[in-house]
Amino acid sequence: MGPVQKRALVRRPGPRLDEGLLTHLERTPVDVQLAQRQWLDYVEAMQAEGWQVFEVEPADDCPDAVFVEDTAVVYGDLAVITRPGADERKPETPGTERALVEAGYRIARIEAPGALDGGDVLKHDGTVWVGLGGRTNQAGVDQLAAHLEPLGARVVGVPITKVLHLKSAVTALPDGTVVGHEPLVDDPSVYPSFLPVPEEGGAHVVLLDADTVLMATSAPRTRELFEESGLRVVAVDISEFEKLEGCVTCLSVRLRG
Ligand SMILES: NC(=O)NCCC[C@H](N)C(=O)O
Repeated sequence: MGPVQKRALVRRPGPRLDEGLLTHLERTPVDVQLAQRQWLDYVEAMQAEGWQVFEVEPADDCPDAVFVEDTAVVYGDLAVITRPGADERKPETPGTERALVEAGYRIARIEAPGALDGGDVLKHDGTVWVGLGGRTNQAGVDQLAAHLEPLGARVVGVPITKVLHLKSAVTALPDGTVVGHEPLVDDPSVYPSFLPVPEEGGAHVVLLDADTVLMATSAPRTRELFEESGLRVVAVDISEFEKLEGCVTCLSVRLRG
């Protein structure tokens, strides 16, 4: 077997980024130029770790388009194009679909009345947890299950009330340990193995390889905790995206295979 291919989709932030949707945070001014630099640093950090990064065509009329993860869920050779829960974000999906066709994926789609955001979907080792109650509804979960179960996945709906997306509350380390900042996690007992982390931003990791995670510089204490446990950490400053309820996970769609 050759090396695992590491490819990722990203989407450049547009000029209207500062108009992005807010649900749980108060609006504070976003420095769009700084955001553009932070986005380039994020892309460079992935490239430096051996990822090939592809750009989805810009969607400059959509302020939240940079959060490209919300527009698709990939599993095996299938890409499920989402139907974002916020109407403002629905026009973001056709560009992502074109990029995933180009990347060689089979395409399925979440259809009305289903709604689902990729940020609600946490995958690990055949289990797919889906946050329910924010941007994603039960019909969205059922449709995702119908698409992924034939591929061997087990899809589990997880009610969320405290955060925008499931992955705003929890993500998984390479060994499957689910990490979350407890005040924002509705029910840690859902996960077979749960590790509380001391900072909100510490709950968000992107797996770069079997022992490396990408995370935000906003969670230095969690970074130490991870490093003490033997993980390698790559940290990037994404302050301008955090002001819009974004995190490291939502800035890319990772394609492995
Ligand atoms: N997956 C994610 O965490 N996406 C962040 C989306 C933030 C954006 N302002 C939104 O409300 O849709």
